[in-house]
Amino acid sequence: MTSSQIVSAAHSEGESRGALRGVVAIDGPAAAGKSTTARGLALLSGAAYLDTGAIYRAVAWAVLRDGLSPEGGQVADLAGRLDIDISVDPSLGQQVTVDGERVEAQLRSRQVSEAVPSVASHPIVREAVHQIQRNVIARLVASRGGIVVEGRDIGTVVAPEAGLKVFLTASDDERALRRSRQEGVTTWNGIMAVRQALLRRDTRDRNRAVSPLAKAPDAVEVDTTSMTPAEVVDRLVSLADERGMLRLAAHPPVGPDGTPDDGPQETITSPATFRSLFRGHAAGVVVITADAGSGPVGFTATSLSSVSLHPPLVAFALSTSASSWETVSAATSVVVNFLSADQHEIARRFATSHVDRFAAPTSWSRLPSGEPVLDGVPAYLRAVPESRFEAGDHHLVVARAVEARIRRLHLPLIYHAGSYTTATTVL
Ligand SMILES: Nc1ncnc2c1ncn2[C@@H]1O[C@H](COP(=O)(O)OP(=O)(O)O)[C@@H](O)[C@H]1O
Ligand SMILES: Nc1ccn([C@H]2C[C@H](O)[C@@H](COP(=O)(O)OP(=O)(O)O)O2)c(=O)n1
Repeated sequence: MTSSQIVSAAHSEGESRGALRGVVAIDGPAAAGKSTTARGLALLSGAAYLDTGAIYRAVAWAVLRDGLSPEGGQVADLAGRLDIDISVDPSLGQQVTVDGERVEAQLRSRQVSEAVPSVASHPIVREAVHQIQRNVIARLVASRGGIVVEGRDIGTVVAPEAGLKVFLTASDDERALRRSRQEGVTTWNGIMAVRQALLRRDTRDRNRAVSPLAKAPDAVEVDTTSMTPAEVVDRLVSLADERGMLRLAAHPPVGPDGTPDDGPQETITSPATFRSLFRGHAAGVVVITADAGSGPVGFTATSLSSVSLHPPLVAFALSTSASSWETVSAATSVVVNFLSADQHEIARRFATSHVDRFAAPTSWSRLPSGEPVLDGVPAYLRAVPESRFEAGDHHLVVARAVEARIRRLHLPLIYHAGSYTTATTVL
């Protein structure tokens, strides 16, 4: 297993940095809310997110695939040979591959859950997985600024230098109920069986010889029994902020003239402050396409806004230096392609200069009225530009909506804190 494989899926290094600086380690027993909280915090702060339990689960899945005994010595040999890949982008949902096979849907099966504590207690397996985790953490802190890592031994063994360590707990009953709800178990006997399995796994995790589940002495314990997921994330945001780990875009530590952020209201004098302000403002992402007779053009925009309902008007802005401007300034109509959360590659492509944005893998077609439209977008709007203004270093276009098509419900692609993300029900 190599760390480069782990980070390869769905996350390219060198991507812009989020608001979190450093490592947040979240440990705790099963169903305390570690994944939910870690993912929520990472989404909110533009950080990467590593679910270390999924790596142990992936090893356990391979052990079962090969018909090995989870307790047997062959497990250590197998772990060294496995090719495991896990996504670290919180906006994408989990993607895990083992030897090229996508397995995330199988990682929470009863069999894997039963096998994983034994697999995770092999010292050689842990050593291999620890090394991978440390490499991933170092690389993501370098490229993205921050990472939220959750597991059982992150604050104690994997990242003892983490800037914030949290030990999440919840009562046994609450955890049993949460896991039951998650697994769709509704009967009393079923819930009792889930509770028993969960406590059995906790006991094994706490009592194993090598890096057992334990609270680091300097970890903050957060009992989530009566907290909503949003409250837990809020609490972690406060803890990270208290430790100076958050560069909250909307609240730069000092203004352009050195005034503290809780000082008097400031006049914006620096582009950095202006940019910083808008890094903290979440915006939906669209691709605007047009053709004025010389071929299709398109660009990614976060500036789309609905301006008027009667008549239906939208507005968007385009840089004066944009290659698409010539076409957009001459086009009699444009198409606003709304993007869903999984279409961040399209957003990136239509924001990249000097490439043929319409060449493969872009898939597109033309509306009966002739405008280019991207295939697979969940919704689009055809609009006729009515006014074009010069506005500083941008052109502002106001266009009348003439035709809309909603193909499917979707989670929107959102740009926030320099990263693509999406709306989540967690928060
Ligand atoms: N604070 C909370 N209140 C209610 N349910 C929660 C809370 N946090 C998480 N959950 C739910 O409990 C289940 C287990 O949470 P999860 O984050 O997977 O826990 P862990 O990663 O610690 O095993 C999930 O279905 C999740 O939606
Ligand atoms: N850092 C870690 C993470 C998980 N493990 C082990 C212990 C757990 O029983 C399994 C599965 O972890 P996972 O976080 O997926 O489990 P839960 O979601 O809490 O049920 O892996 C570990 O030993 N060390």
